[in-house]
Amino acid sequence: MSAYIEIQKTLQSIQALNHEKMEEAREHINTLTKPVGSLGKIEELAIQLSGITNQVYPVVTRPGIVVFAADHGISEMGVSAYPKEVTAQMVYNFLDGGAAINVFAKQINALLKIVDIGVAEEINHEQLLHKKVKYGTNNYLYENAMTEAEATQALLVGMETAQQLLDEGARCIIVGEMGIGNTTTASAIASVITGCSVEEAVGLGTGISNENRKEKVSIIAKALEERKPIRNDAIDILMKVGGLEIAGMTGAIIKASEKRIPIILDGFISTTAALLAVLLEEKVKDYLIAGHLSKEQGHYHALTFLNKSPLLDLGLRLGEGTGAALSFPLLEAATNMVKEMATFQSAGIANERQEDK
Ligand SMILES: Cc1cc2ncn([C@H]3O[C@H](COP(=O)(O)O)[C@@H](O)[C@H]3O)c2cc1C
Ligand SMILES: O=C(O)c1cccnc1
Repeated sequence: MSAYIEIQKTLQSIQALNHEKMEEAREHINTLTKPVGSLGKIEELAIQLSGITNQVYPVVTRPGIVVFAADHGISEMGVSAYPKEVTAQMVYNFLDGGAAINVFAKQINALLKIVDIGVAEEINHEQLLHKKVKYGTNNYLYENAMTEAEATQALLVGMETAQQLLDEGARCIIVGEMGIGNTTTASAIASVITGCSVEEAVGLGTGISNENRKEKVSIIAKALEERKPIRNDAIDILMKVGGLEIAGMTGAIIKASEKRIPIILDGFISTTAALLAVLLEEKVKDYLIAGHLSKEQGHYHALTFLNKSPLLDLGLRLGEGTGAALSFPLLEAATNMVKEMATFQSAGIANERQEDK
């Protein structure tokens, strides 16, 4: 089957949330020993998880984390505080267990996969999933980032990797990334899809100066003028100003949605992958959970566009899936609440409000 047809088939299989199960979950939660609605977003989360999984008592363990790594041709314009070689060096660090995501993944007992979907150099390591589509994107200031075939291939790699995690027992998917220069690419994508200005989309990434940030804004604005990505066409955006790790995350998101598995978004970069996934199929939106709010300012615009409110706001600006991993215990809390709390009846507590008497 061609990559394009396989993607279309997956998109067409994505279903709406199960509203009956959500109603059942809501009714059950209202019988638990607490004032109605008092666990706020945790209650909403539990109800969403019921709608996603078709289960009144949803299961979200084990979590599966996938970190897609790729390079960006645009990084040669000096848009990052770090050199592009850091992408490959960090991949070795992930494989050796020394990165922030390794620490947080271990803490939540997650399955963790590191995928080379487009690093600019050869990386040899037994634990690495070798799925390189291309040795980094082209510099989209001068030419398209990739071909249409490469964009669809990267989506397919993402879908396959998510499926692999599900086959190994993951019941929740966290999408993460590594790619020097990818806040530039994410800003371009966010600006095209949400309609926010490039100025609003661009932040300091790994920590560039304010002066370099201005340069980053003008490089993106120029690139968008040159490439003219089509606002509602995800493949066109990926091909013209996209990134391979972003396409990988988009693929993983659509596969998890098809399989009724909740997806926790991380920061700005993963949320732009979600913007693309939602362009491909609007129903994907219902399967998404915003793990946290990144300090990268475009993230706010991307989340607002998706109408998602983040679980955490910790001032993170790292990526890799770290913020999503940190928020995972809140999903577990929501599912444990439904499963383990006593009801008014079972605990013999009066379920009558004074006011209503
Ligand atoms: C050591 C190191 C580890 C990282 N882990 C994630 N990122 C994050 O920073 C990069 C994006 O920022 P920019 O667009 O400014 O290059 C991505 O690789 C992202 O995952 C890292 C960056 C560095 C330097
Ligand atoms: O929010 C993110 O995903 C992010 C922010 C800065 C650098 N890398 C990633």
